Amino acid sequence: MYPSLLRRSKYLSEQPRTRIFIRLMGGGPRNFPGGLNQWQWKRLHEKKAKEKEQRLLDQEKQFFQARMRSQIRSSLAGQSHPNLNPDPNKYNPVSPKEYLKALADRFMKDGAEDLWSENDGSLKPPSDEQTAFVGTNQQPGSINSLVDLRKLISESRKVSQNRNNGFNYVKSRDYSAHRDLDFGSRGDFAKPLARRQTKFRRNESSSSGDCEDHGFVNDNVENFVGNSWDERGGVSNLRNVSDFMKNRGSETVKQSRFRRNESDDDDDLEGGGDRRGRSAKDIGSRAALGEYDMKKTRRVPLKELEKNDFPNEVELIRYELGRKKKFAGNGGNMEEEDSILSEKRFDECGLSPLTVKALIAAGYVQMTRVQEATLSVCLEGKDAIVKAKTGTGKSAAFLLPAIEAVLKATSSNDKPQVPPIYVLILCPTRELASQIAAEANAMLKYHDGIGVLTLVGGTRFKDDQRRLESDPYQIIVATPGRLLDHIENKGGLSVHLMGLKVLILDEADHLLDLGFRKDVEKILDCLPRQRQSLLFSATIPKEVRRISQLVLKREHAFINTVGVGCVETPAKIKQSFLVSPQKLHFQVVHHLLKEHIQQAPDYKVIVFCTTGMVTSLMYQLLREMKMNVREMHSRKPQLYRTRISNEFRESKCLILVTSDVSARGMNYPDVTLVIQVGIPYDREHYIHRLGRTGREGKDGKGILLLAPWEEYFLNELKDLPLEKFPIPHIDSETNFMTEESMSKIDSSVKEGAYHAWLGYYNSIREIGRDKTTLVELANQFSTSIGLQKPPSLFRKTALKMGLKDIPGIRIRR
Ligand SMILES: Nc1ncnc2c1ncn2[C@@H]1O[C@H](COP(=O)(O)OP(=O)(O)OP(=O)(O)O)[C@@H](O)[C@H]1O
Repeated sequence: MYPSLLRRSKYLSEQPRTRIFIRLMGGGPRNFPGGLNQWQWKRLHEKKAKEKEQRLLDQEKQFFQARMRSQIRSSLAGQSHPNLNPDPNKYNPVSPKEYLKALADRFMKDGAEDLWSENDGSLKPPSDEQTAFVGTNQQPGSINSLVDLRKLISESRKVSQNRNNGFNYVKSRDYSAHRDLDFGSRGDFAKPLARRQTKFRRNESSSSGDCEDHGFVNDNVENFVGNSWDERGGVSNLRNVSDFMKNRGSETVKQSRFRRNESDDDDDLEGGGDRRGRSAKDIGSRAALGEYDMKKTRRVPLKELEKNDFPNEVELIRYELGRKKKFAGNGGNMEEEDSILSEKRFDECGLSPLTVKALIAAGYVQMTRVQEATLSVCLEGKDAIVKAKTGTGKSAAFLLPAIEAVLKATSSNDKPQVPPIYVLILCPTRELASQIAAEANAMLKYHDGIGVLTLVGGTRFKDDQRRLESDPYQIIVATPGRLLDHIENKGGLSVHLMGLKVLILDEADHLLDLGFRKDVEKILDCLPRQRQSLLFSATIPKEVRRISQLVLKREHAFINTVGVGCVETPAKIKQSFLVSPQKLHFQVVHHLLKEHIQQAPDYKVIVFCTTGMVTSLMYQLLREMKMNVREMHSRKPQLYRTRISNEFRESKCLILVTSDVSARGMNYPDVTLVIQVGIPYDREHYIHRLGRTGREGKDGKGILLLAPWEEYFLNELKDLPLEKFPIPHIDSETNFMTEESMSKIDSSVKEGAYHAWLGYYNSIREIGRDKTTLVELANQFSTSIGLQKPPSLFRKTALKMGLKDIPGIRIRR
C-alpha cells in the first residue's frame, strides 16, 4: 500500500515554513498547502497514489495484451521468419526486455485474475457449442465469444506448474482456452489487419508491426523461452488456429488476404456472401486476436449509438426545412442570414451523442464560427486564448469541451474518495454565472449525474456549503470573490479542486484586470498545475495577452476569429454618437427612447449609465416620466437582480437602466437599442456594452451620448463605424416634464449620484482634465439634477480622491 504517512513526514521535513509552524503549534501542522488540514492532505495523497497504481496496472495490461497479439501474429505468420524459432515446441516470440517480461508475468501470479475487470475481457466460460467448434472444425460462423481471460490465466499457471514438474503439457493436456478465441464474423474489421498480415508475409525480414508499436522486438527469442505460459499457452492456442486453417482446406487458405500474391481469387472473400470463405479470412484477421485487439472498442460506438435516434433526425430535417423557407423569403441569401454560423454541424465533431441530442433540443444544429475554430483545439486538451465578437456563441465554445472533459474523467475507472470538481468557470458577475450555469445544464439535459453549481456573492454562504457537502458537483461556475471566500474558509473546496481538469476564464481580459487580478491569482495558487486553461473574451488587449501567461501554459493556442485589423464590433449593429450639453442628457435620453419606441413596436432597450447611483437616478426619472423601465446595478439585493434579469430576458417592450454589471456576457435576446450615457470606462467597455444588441448576427442599434468635453473618447473608437447624429430638438413640454419629474426624486439619490459621478470621472486617468475643471464639471452635473448646491464630501474621502483643497469641493463638518 502507498506509504502516505511516510510521504507526509518527508514532505514536512522538506518544507521550512511548515516546520516553523509545527514548532509554534506544538502538535503538528494545522495547515497544508491549499488550506487543507492534515487528514485532507493525507486523503489527497492516498487518492493520488491509488490513481498512480491504477495507471501502472493499465499499462501492464497493455503490455500483456500486446504480447498476446504479438504471439498470435507471429504464429500465424508461420515459421519462416528468421526471428522466430523454427522448433514448434519452442514457442515464439518475443520480448528481449526483462522488465517487459516481468510486467507481463505479473498476470501469471496467484490472484492475478482479480487484476482484470469485465472491461478487459469476458470472464464468462464458453458455451458448449463454442467449445465444440475448434475441436471438431465445425462451421465457425456462429463463434464470436470473447477470450476467457480468467481461465486463460489460471490454465496457464497450471501449465507452468506442470512444466516445472517435467510434464510435456502441450501434447497431453486438454487445453480449452483456445476454444474461446474470437473467430467472430465481423468481416468489416478484417481488411486492414489482413493487409498488415500481407505486408508481414511479403517482407519476411521485418518484425511484426504491432510488436514494434508496443516496444517488443522479435529478436533474441531464446531469451524469452522459459517464460512458461505465455509461450506455451499462447502458441498452443495458435497451433489450433493454424490447424484449423489447414483443415479448412487449401482452397480457402489460398483465398486468404495475406496470400493475395499467390492467388487472384479475392472476390469471394471481399463479397462476404460465403461464410466459409469469410471465416477463413477472419482467422487471419483481428478476429483471431480475440479480445487482445484493442482497436475494437475504439471503432464501434459513436455511429452505432446515433443510428436510431429518430427524434434527432426529425429535428434536423425540420431545421433544414425551416432554414430553406427563411432563405426563400430572403432572396436566397444564406450567407447574409447565417453569418455567425459555420458550415459544420455539432454531430460531425466528435461530441458525445447525448450532448449533440441536447444541443439539437436547444436549437443548436450548426456550429458558430468561433465554435468551429476552437472546438477541436479545446477537445485536444490544449490551452487556448480565444477572441471572438460579442454574441457569437463563445459560451457554448467553452462549455462543450468542458462537458467532454467531465465525461472523460467520470468514465475512467478511478473512484476518488473526495468527489472532484473537474471544471471551474470564472466570470465577473453573478448574473453571468447563472446564465452560464443554465446553458451548461441545457447541454447536460441527457447526461445524468453531472452537477453544475454556481458560487456567487449575494447568496447565503452556508447554503453554498450545504450544497457542496450534500451533492457532488463536477462543474462550478463562480465569481472570483465568492470562490475565494470558500477556498479561504477551509470548507474543503480546495480538496475538491485538486482533481480539476479544466479552468475557464470567461471575460478573461476583465478577470485579469486590476480589479480582479489579485483574487484570480490567489485562486490559481490553489489549483493543480496539470490542467487545461481556456480564456475567452470579445476583447483581448495586448497587455492582457501578456498577463494571460499567468494562467496559460507556454504552448497555448491563440484563436482570433475577429481577424487582425478587422472591426471588433458586429457588422449588423448601427453605431452612432451624439454630443449634447451635459444638462440636457436626461431629456435627450427620454427623446431617444420615445423615438425608438415609435419605430420599433417590439422594442427592448438597455440604457447604460456610468455608476450604480447614476443608474438609480436615471431609472427613477424615467419611471416618473411614465416609461416602462427596470433598474439593475450592484447596489440592488441579489434576489432583486435575479428577478429583473429574468424578467428582462423574457420580455419585450421594456427598458433596462443599468450599470456595467450588465455590460459583459449577458445574453438578453433581441435587444433593439443600446444607449450609453457618458463615456464608458474604456474602449473595451464600449464594445461589450454595445454587444448586448445585434447578437447571433441579428440587427441592432447603439447610441453613445457624450457631453462636449467627453468627445476626446471618440479617438479610442476611431476604427469603429460610428456615425454622428445631430442633437435632437427637445420641445418645451419635455423640458418641463423632465424638471418636474426630477424635482420628485429624493435628494439622497441625487447626492449619491453626484458623489458617484465625481468618483467615476476622477478615476479615469485618460480624462485629460485637471482636478479643478473636473470639480467644475461635477458641480454643473449637480445643478442639472436639481441640487441647490454641490453635496459635501467627507474629509477622508476628499483626501483619498486628491480633491481636498480643490476649489468647489465642500468638506463635511
Ligand atoms: N451553434 C449555435 N447555434 C445557434 N445559436 C447559438 C449557437 N451557439 C450559440 N448560440 C446562441 O447565440 C447567442 C449568443 O451566445 P453567447 O452568449 O455564448 O455569446 P458570446 O460570444 O459569449 O457573447 P459575449 O461576448 O457577449 O459574452 C445565445 O443566444 C446562444 O444561445
